[in-house]
Amino acid sequence: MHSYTLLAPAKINLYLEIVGDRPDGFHELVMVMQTVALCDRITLRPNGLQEFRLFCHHPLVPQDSSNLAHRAATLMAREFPRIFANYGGIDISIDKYIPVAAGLAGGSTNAAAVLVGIDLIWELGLTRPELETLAARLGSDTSFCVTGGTVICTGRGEILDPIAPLTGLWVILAKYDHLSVSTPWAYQSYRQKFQDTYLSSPEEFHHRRQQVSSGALVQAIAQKKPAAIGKFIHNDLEKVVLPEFTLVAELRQVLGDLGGLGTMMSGSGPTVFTLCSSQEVAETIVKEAREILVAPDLQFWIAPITDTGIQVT
Ligand SMILES: C[C@](O)(CO)[C@H](O)COP(=O)(O)OP(=O)(O)OC[C@H]1O[C@@H](n2ccc(N)nc2=O)[C@H](O)[C@@H]1O
Ligand SMILES: Nc1ncnc2c1ncn2[C@@H]1O[C@H](COP(=O)(O)OP(=O)(O)OP(=O)(O)O)[C@@H](O)[C@H]1O
Repeated sequence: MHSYTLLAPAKINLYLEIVGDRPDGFHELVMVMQTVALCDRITLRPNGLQEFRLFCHHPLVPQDSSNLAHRAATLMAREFPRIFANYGGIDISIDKYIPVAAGLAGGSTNAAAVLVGIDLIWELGLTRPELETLAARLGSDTSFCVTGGTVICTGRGEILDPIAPLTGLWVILAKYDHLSVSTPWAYQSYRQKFQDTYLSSPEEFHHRRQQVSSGALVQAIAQKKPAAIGKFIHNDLEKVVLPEFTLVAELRQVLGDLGGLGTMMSGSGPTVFTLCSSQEVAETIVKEAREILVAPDLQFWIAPITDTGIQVT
């Protein structure tokens, strides 16, 4: 049996609109998700035991069965009990490069990589849609992470409509090390504040989804117009996160004022991203931002936008 090393990339939300409440307690969303080439490295080694073991040295990442990557492995064992009994367990090692609890789907992409990797090790031959369906049982962002690229994500986030890939752009990611935002808190706060604006029927959800699919951002992506893409990015969760986390609001303002194509918070934050036309532009903006915002724990990453999802190396 082979060992595999996989690269699991982060995501940003180019568009996130909260459309309404769902019977399952989650929110109905219309999003445009985008893969970014900032990757965690996941190594999977068959261990000959009847258990999964997880190794990760990051202080904020759990090493037990609550880790999303471990949960992904357990899900596979439950789905394929006989194959698990034959092939045995796996040691999962995670080298973390994606900031944790940052709105970049770090845990979700690790889980997606484990699904893809176990499919290979156990020679299951699962299709992409089968892997996406399994992934949806682990979280709302996980199905997207299996595939990656540029995708309209609706429902809870798990219904995927890939669109023309967005390539040639770069992104700055900026995050204060000491700040993290709880995703449930962000959605609950949004519900408390904006529930009266929610659409309520599946027909209304469908109509809104169609509008976004043919709307300004998706057209700008299809026509490869970077300035328009930057203009039409949007995130409803900013309305609750930015007033509460003033450092994030300030960071967003400073980065936005320094140029780039557009600046926005990713997901439930607190990472702020700026789309840039080139690596050089991104480097200049980061240099200037560092001069304005003198904070030892403010970190920047520069990475290309990519259409490559999980990679097996
Ligand atoms: C903010 C985003 O990252 C944007 O891509 C996602 O919507 C969140 O995705 P995720 O972290 O995979 O979220 P999950 O682990 O499925 O859910 C975490 C919590 O977020 C809230 N949640 C999430 C997704 C959704 N469509 N509606 C919600 O209300 C729920 O309170 C849920 O308990
Ligand atoms: N493999 C993992 N990598 C990172 N965090 C994990 C992992 N497994 C569990 N966690 C826990 O999940 C929480 C959220 O971390 P994660 O990095 O996935 O957040 P996020 O980027 O905000 O996710 P999303 O954008 O999907 O909402 C953290 O508090 C962390 O302890």
